[in-house]
Amino acid sequence: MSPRTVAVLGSTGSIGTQALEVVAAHPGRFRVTALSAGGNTALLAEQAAATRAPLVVAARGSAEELAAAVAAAGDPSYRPEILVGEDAATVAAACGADVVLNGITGSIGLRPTLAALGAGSTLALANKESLIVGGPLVTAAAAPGQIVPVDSEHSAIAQCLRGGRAEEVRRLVLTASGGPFRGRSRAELADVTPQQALAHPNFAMGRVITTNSATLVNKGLEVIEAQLLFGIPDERIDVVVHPQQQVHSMVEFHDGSTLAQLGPPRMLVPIALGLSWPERLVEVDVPCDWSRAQTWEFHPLDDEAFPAVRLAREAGRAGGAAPAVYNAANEVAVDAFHDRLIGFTAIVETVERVLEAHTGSEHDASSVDSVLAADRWARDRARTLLGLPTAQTSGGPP
Ligand SMILES: NC(=O)C1=CN([C@@H]2O[C@H](COP(=O)(O)OP(=O)(O)OC[C@H]3O[C@@H](n4cnc5c(N)ncnc54)[C@H](OP(=O)(O)O)[C@@H]3O)[C@@H](O)[C@H]2O)C=CC1
Ligand SMILES: CC(=O)[C@@H](O)[C@H](O)COP(=O)(O)O
Ligand SMILES: [Mn+2]
Repeated sequence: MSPRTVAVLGSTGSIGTQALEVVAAHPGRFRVTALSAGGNTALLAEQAAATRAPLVVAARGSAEELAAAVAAAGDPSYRPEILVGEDAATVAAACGADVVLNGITGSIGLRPTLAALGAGSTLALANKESLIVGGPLVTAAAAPGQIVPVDSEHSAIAQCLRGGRAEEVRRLVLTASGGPFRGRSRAELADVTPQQALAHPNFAMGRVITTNSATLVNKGLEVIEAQLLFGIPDERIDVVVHPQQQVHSMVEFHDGSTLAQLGPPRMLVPIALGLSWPERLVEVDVPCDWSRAQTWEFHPLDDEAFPAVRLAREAGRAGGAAPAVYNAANEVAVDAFHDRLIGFTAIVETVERVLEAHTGSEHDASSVDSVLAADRWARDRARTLLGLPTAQTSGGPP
């Protein structure tokens, strides 16, 4: 069997580095044809030298600096094509690889997602934001089965549905860790610090998604993601808090049966399935350990302390550009929280206020340009609400 060619976008991040671990652990199965990073030139150069990817791109820095780092890390016979700039990830996504893994964070991943689909590649999708922002534009661009979810909950659902029929499904049940502040009241969330918010109980992930897990915005985004991936309306998608995160999600069928997908809380299996779907690779991770006693808990979500899922459902029902507005306002508020400009509960309050202001605005979701205009509008609106400079007041792009 010839190796699958793979482009890894966000190669220097949590998802990207684990994807390269999977590739390295399965020699002969994959050939890396493109690597794309943000600004971590040193790690990108090391990855390039190790994989000998023919195309190596970064969003920030300079092509000369990246070329020098690659030359220093690799042997003289390795001379990849190098590209630096904000559109470089989109170029890498369009390289025609068999599989494009999108592990970029944020709505900046939308154009790369569309480029991968346009090139006919299988899209292993970790960058949930691009699906939420692009919505029906992304699903319409995808052939059946062209998107393979990498997000653990959606991978779990895809695994439960493999070979099944969508019309048999009654409900989807997404599990949530509840984050580091599970069990706290709204008042008890007022003074939590960025450092505390980054202490996820089970997963080591990038800053944005870890903060989103703490606010439950991640679960809100995942409810919309599930609607788009599986065509199930949000009234038929439940969220249950499961602190151990051994059950990654479940599908309930019309006959009353429920299938769940289990495994330790790690991303190697969903990433490996993203790269090799529909085949399973061998010994990607260890299974659950049934030799020791353990207790798994399931709790209802506390919507009062954590209103982010309710708000996401409202944005999903409003449709159009509302999910893009939800996501963009959140991205701005998360940065402001980490810059210690706002408190923790102000993150979701900001999202709510920007969504209220969006009601009736002219932004729709009829094209990529219009959802990206809504994204920019929401960022400006959030910055104005938070008293921060906007693209207009600072004279530059957002
Ligand atoms: N981590 C996880 O376990 C999970 C992650 N996800 C999703 O996967 C995505 C990635 O998450 P995660 O790996 O944790 O995030 P990280 O912050 O760890 O990594 C983000 C990656 O994006 C790159 N990047 C940043 N800015 C740009 C840009 N302008 N253009 C191109 N690339 C850029 C970064 O490059 P650099 O570092 O070089 O600046 C880095 O490689 C997110 O959408 C997240 O929600 C979903 C489920 C689980
Ligand atoms: C691993 C993964 O898929 C993350 O999205 C994870 O689910 C975060 O967990 P919570 O958002 O439930 O804390
Ligand atoms: Mn997830």
